[in-house]
Amino acid sequence: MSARRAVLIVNLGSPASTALEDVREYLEEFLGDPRVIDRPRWRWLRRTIVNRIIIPRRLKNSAHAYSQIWTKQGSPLITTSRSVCEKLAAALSRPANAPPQQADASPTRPDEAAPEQSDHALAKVYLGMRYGQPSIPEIAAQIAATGVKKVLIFPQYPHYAMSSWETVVVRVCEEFAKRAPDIRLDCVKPFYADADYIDALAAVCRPYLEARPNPAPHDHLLFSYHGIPVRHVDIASLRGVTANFVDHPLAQWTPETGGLSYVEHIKQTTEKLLLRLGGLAPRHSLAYQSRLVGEPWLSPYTDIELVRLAQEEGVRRLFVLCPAFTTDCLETLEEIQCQGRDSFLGANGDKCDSASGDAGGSLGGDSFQQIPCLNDHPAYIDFLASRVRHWAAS
Ligand SMILES: C=CC1=C(C)c2cc3[nH]c(cc4nc(cc5[nH]c(cc1n2)c(C)c5CCC(=O)O)C(CCC(=O)O)=C4C)c(C)c3C=C
Ligand SMILES: [Fe+2]
Repeated sequence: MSARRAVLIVNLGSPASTALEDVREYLEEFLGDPRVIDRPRWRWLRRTIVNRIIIPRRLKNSAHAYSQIWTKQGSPLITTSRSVCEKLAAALSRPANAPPQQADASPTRPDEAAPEQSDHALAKVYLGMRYGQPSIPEIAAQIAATGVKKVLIFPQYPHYAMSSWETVVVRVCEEFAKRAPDIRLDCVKPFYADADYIDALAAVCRPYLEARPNPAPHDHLLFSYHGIPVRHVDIASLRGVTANFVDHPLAQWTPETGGLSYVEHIKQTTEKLLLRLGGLAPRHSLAYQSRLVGEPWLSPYTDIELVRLAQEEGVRRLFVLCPAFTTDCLETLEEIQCQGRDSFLGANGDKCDSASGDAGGSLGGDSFQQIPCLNDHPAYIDFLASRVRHWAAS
């Protein structure tokens, strides 16, 4: 049964190492994607600007930022994604509703996600990255070689954006069209409002919010989403997406009714999660992180908001949640947990190595907690597995 189906988990990807040349190669592929940097319209001019101006200006800082979060196993985004795939594969080899076995808790293997998967699993699980390794062409070739008949593309982005969800799905569709046009491609829709996804987010948040010794009016929850250029909010298309969308009773989105607006998707995730958390959620607000210079991006900007919350709103204890990222990565571990924490606490300098979230900065807040992303939390694995089961049964 398993030989007929495969699930392709796709995320953004990371450089091969923190060496300048590897970071440059990664940024050239990433920022050379016309769905990420789409101006100017002429490819040669865009390439020149990206490779000769944008990348040289940010290369050292990017490499330094990666070196702050790099582990012995490599990029957190990649190692956590591998762990997600292993745990999903284990879940798919058990009958639905069976409890996880001890083996699920085993440490992540740094290499392959798929080779030791059970032949009796509902589907084999593969990991591909839009930029860097494991590349989509390489994984598509591996999948095609197994002779599967159906592939489920599962982009690890809850919200639609041309620069995230769309570029992943189009790239996978292009590659299969070239290598294995007979394979049926199905695709999971942006799952921003899916009740199981919201439940998983709530399950991750709850212990942090419940652990507050004495909830106070100056507690605050900041939703920090990855920004996009304002111009991109209205650029949305399914052109090049040849996969069929998988229907699921818990997901609201259809191309016709759900729209393709990043901002609308974000609004819904935020509202639904707050509803799910009920009285547990403190005062809250929303901001956008990780902007590039050159044009207006969605605002307010997280870096400015972190200082404003402490200095103007009197927030003392801050929780930051980043629901646009399913996996902790550079943007959550370095930008939020290191730089963001220092900004909020009013500390100066490179204090990223401090283990504690507390500081006594007079202008800043008192306590800062980044709530982790879904990562390989059991509730997220359950969500992924339930979507795969639903697809396999259809
Ligand atoms: C969550 C979805 C993402 C959207 C939408 C997105 C848009 C977007 N990003 C850039 C530029 C950069 N992003 C970088 C890192 C990065 N971005 C996302 C996700 C989204 N990006 C992730 C998960 C990561 C981390 C990757 C990792 O290895 O951990 C970077 C690289 C780092 C740096 O130099 O700051 C850049 C550059 C643009 C221009 C854009 C939309 C137009
Ligand atoms: Fe990004």
